[in-house]
Amino acid sequence: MLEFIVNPNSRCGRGRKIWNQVEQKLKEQGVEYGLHMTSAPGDAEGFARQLTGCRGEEGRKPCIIAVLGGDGTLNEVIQGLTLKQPVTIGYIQCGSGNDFARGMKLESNPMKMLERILHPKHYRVVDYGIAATGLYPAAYRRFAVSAGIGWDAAICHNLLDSAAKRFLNKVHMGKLAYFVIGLKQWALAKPAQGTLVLDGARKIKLKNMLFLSAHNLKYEGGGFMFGPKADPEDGLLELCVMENMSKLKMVPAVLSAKFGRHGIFRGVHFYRCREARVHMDRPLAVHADGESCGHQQDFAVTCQKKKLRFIV
Ligand SMILES: Nc1ncnc2c1ncn2[C@@H]1O[C@H](COP(=O)(O)OP(=O)(O)OP(=O)(O)O)[C@@H](O)[C@H]1O
Repeated sequence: MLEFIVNPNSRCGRGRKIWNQVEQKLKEQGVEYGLHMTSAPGDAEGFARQLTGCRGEEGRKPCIIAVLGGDGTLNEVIQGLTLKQPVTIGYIQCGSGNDFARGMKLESNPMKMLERILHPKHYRVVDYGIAATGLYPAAYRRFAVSAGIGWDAAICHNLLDSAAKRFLNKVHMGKLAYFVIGLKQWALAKPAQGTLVLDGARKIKLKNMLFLSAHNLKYEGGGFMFGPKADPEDGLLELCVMENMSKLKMVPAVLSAKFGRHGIFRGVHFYRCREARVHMDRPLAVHADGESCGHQQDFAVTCQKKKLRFIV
């Protein structure tokens, strides 16, 4: 059975428009499907948990979960999967950032992507990350794209309740929201001190760190290639750290990440690892796939190898 999880409010209502077209096509083709329409944050996670639970909803075992929404909705679905049975995910992008679809090079036309979901030919089995925050007990959040601490996470927190994002999405200028809020959070950003431990073995001092992001896929922030070598099939995360540089210098460094060229700036460091632990001298914003994980002093990421099967 094909089960759809749909966020009608993605990109200020674009989700509903695309769903209407998808539904029409499904009816025309006589496809049997289930529909789970979200009405609030957290719903998509609950639906995914129900659909993949031990007994499933009334014992049903879905073959394919098709997600229609943005990166936030997809993240909720991944967070909700019990992974007790094999599950295949089809994803129709309709968010404002779309970093998952960009990183996976998915078809951007919703109707063409629907065709692929209805008649799958190619699959990719990919890794996902887990972000752990706090200490005893830690809270866990899966991520498909990236998780981070510092400036990039502060932008995500701000975007989640931003009237500017809602307005700009309505006038089809959603990308500008990332720029405007990025600039505001840049002005507010204060460097912090901390330590980073890679795979339990290599200890690195973080001096005047502005942000650290851990990537399963290359892009975040609506197309910034902060993890240019991230590969979702290698069982590793690529970490990008910006530290020990003036805030003024941070501007060209971030802008050049659009082309994955930020590595040329002194103060930009990359690491590849299975697991990383960060301890900061004060709480900083933390995100996983753009979803808020609060403000934290302790933040850890691990990579779970080849666990999610996607239709591509
Ligand atoms: N029906 C709903 N109404 C309001 N918010 C919802 C609803 N369903 C899901 N959400 C929440 O909306 C947030 C954003 O949704 P989504 O990611 O689909 O779209 P977006 O923000 O436009 O795209 P992107 O994440 O790519 O920027 C998610 O964090 C999700 O928890």
